[in-house]
Order: sequence, then structure tokens, then C-alpha cells
Amino acid sequence: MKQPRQNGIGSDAKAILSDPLRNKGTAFTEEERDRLGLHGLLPNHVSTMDGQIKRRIAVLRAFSTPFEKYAFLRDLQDTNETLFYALLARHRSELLPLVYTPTVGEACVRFSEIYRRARGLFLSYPLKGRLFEILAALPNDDVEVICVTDGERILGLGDQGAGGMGIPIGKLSLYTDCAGIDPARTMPILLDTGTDNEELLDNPLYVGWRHHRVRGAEYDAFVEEFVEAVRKRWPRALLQWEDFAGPNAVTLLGRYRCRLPTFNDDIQGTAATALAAILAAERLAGIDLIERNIVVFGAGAAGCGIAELILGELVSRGLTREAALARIHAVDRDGLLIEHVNVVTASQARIARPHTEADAWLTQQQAPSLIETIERARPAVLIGTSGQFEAFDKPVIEAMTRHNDRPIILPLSNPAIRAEASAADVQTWSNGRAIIGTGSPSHGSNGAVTQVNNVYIFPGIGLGAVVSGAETITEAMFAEAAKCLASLVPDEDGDRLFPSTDHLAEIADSIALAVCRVAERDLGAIPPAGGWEDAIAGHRWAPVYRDPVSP
Ligand SMILES: O=C([O-])CC(=O)C(=O)O
Ligand SMILES: [Mg+2]
Repeated sequence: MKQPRQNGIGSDAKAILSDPLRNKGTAFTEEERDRLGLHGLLPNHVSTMDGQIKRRIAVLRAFSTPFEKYAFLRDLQDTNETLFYALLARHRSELLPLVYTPTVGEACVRFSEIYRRARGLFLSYPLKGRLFEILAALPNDDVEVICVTDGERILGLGDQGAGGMGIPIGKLSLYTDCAGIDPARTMPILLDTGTDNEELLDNPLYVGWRHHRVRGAEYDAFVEEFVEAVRKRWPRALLQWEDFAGPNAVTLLGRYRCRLPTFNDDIQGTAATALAAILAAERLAGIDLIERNIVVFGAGAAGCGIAELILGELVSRGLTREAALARIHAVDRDGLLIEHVNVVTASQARIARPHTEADAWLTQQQAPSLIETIERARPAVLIGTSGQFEAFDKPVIEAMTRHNDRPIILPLSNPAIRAEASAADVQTWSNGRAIIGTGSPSHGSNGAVTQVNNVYIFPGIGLGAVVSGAETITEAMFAEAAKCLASLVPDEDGDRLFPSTDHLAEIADSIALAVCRVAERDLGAIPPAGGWEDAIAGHRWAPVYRDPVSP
């Protein structure tokens, strides 16, 4: 039904222009302008999408800082979402570091400063008891993928409170860009349970709930209410946990993984990405992981998740769990993790060295440091998930280089100001011998270094989960996703571990297929008549303009 007209201009016309999913800006055709009453609301010239892309990228490139570019892109996303995704698809490798790591980190820190328009859902603690009512009132009936954070551990930047919303928005943008999930079927959510960041609490611009973090039973009950509301409102949706602080990340994953299709990207997505990088690097270095040690520096949720997935891989190659465990050396801020000595969490206990074996290693009653561990274990692989800037210094890299022809060095912490080392330093200190992957985009002397980031994994996991209708997301899905990613040999010469980010859409399709096959094998998912490939291709939403009045 048409709305009544005001002053000859349709209010439905205004509604179309202000709906980011239906707006086409200057690309509305003459026929559409006639039919929808858009004349007068748009300048005369009718653009093509191609013309719009060229104009937008030129404007974007004229900004001098990544943060200004980020704000420009978010504005485009909030006004013309189709064009935003078309621009992203055309210039993916250039724009990815802006909509995502590392610029999204700054955007979270400065979220309140640039806040303009609502996107996603802010479920604040004072709304306790009303969460289902709020979800039920939304028009979005077909949500397929939800990304939720409570903002407590945003990248390596700590507690950003409500500013953490930048992360679910960024991750879901990549679900659409890489995995073709319809943006209308994605839902970014911030659980605003307060912040312990005093600067934010004191900042008059802060848009979040001004309260210290709610913890313990009250926090758990709030999250429980949230999960139950999600299950009731969107029973088939995939729920991705993102950037929760370590203990909550582990607990919530354990509590909910069997109740609904859900995973923690920082634990499982990061682990699969790191495993894929290690498998690809193993091939490049010509080594056999079974014979070599691995050091994981930073035994938080991500580091422990990586260690677990590597253990699984070693066991699948025939080692006993005990033998596999002997290959892993997890080092945290108090040195090498040793049973009964410096283990804090249950996840750490599962990967710590047995006390007896470690005794001989103890120097002056202290667990060995990172460098002592490297000298002793002579690992082939060094992974950083500590968030400690420059922890991989010259002596560390030199030690790795002394013990290996091709040391494999993966400083994964994000953003760059939290990275254990820069690619350039690792290259210099290893005399160009290291095989390198970094969490944020970076460059070495011979071009872009592989970005070992979960963006290579989560879009494909999500697409596979949605297409297969999997009711649980299993460890086997991540292991297969990692193998699939590692098998995609880059076209480029040199030491690249994964194809460049330009290929993220094809990669998501390949991983989705691997996930569907696991769902079929392990969970009894039934392939559609045309096969999984067709179902995956058919699910893809493309950033092309559609008729704004059809449903
Ligand atoms: O967002 C990223 O770049 C990777 C990630 O999940 C994190 O660091 O928490
Ligand atoms: Mg994360």
C-alpha cells in the first residue's frame, strides 16, 4: 500500500532512500524515480554502480588517516549497504584493513566519539528480564548469523565497553563480503554488562552503560537469558562469540556449545587459522611436525585453543596424546607452563608440561622464560597470542634462526601495536630465512606477508553451518576447515601461506563445503538434491541493486 503523499513527494520514497538495504543513491533509474516518486529527491544524473564505486573509492583515498576512511565506510554502510558491499568486493584487500583489523580496533576505542546511527542490538544490563521482548519486536525474522561481544577483550586492546560493538559489526560485514550472507540476515549484538575501563566511565561522551562490570552469577544469568531469547526468536541462527575475556570465553563456549549452533571465534577460529598456517609452513619449510616442537607464547583462550587443535592434528597423525603433548610448549607471562607451578586456568592445565619432566628445566626455582624455552626445546614453530608488543625481540628471533633453516614465526596478536613482532623485524633478524604470518596486514621486503587471521576461517564456518543446518559446530569442522585452507596453495610465488585476501570469497566457499561434509558425516545432515556445492553457491547474496519495492 502506498503511503499518503506530502507536498507531492512520497513519504515511502523517503523511507526507501533512508533504508540502507533499499537505497541506491544516484543509481535509481528514471523509471524507478517515476514509479517511486523520487524525482526532486535526487540529483539529475543517473549513475551506474560502477560509476558510484569509482567515485567512492576516489573520495576514500583522499582521506589521510585510516580512521577517517573507516568512518566514511561506516557511513556508506549505513546509507547504501549494497554499494558498500560492491565497493568492498571490488577493493577487498585495500578495504579489509579498514573495516576490520587493525582500524576497527581504533574504531572501538573511539566508538562513542563517532557514534551516529543505530546498527545492531545493544542489550544493556538494565534491560534484564526484557531481552526476548526486545528481540521479538524486531522485524528481522530470518537472522542466520549473530555475532556477540561483551566488549571486555577487544582484540589486544582490553575492555572497550560498549565500543566493542565495532567488532560484531566488522565481523558480520565480512560474513556478507566473504561468505555472501544476506546483510538483512545478520545481527551484531553488544551485551553491555558495564565496563571496568575507568577512562570510559569518566568520559562524558561514553555511550554505554556507566557502571562497573557485572560479574559472577548475575552476569551468567544475563547471558543465559540472552541465549534463551536467541534460541526462541531465531532457533536456527548461528551464534558467534567474539572478544570476551578469556575465562568467560572458555566458560560460555563450554556451557552453550551443545545447546545451539555456536562457536568462539577467538578460540576456535584463531586456532583453525593458526593450524592452517602451520600446515602450510610445514610444507614450505620441508619439515615434519611430528618430529618438531612448537612454542605457543600467550596461554590465554586463543593460545590454549591453538595448542588443543595442534594436539588433535598430531594425534590424528598417530601420536598418543602424551607424545603429542610433549611437542607443545606453552609459555605465559610467568614462563613455561608447568603443572602445579604456574598454571592458572583449566585450559592451561590441559597443555602444561608435567611437573616431573620440567624439574630439570627449572632455573633458580623459576619456570624457564621464552628464550630459555626456545634454547632448550629448539622449536620449529613460534606462535604469539600474548598481546605483548615486541615480545619476539632480536635474541628470540636469532635463537629460532639458529635452530632452524626456515623458522616458522607467527606473531598473531592484534592490532599491530599489540603484535609480538613486526614482519620486517623478523625478516631482518632471521636474515630473510623466517616463514612469517602476522595477525594484522603487514609487509616485508618482498611484498605482503600472509595475514594469519580468523577472517580466513569464520566466514566459511558460518556459511557451512547455515547451509548444512548443523545444530552443533564441532571441533572436526575446525580441523577440516584448517586442512582445507592449508591445501589452497597461493598463486603467488614466495613464502605466502594462504592465498591473498582478494580470494576470501572462494576460500569461504571451499571451507563451507568442508563443513557441510563434516555435518553430513558426523551429524547426519542430508545433502540437498543438487549437492552441497550448488546449495552453497545458491545461498550467496550478491551486492547488486534490486527492485526496492519487491519483498
Ligand atoms: O579480529 C581480529 O583481527 C582477530 C580476532 O578475532 C581478535 O584478535 O580478536
Ligand atoms: Mg576476536
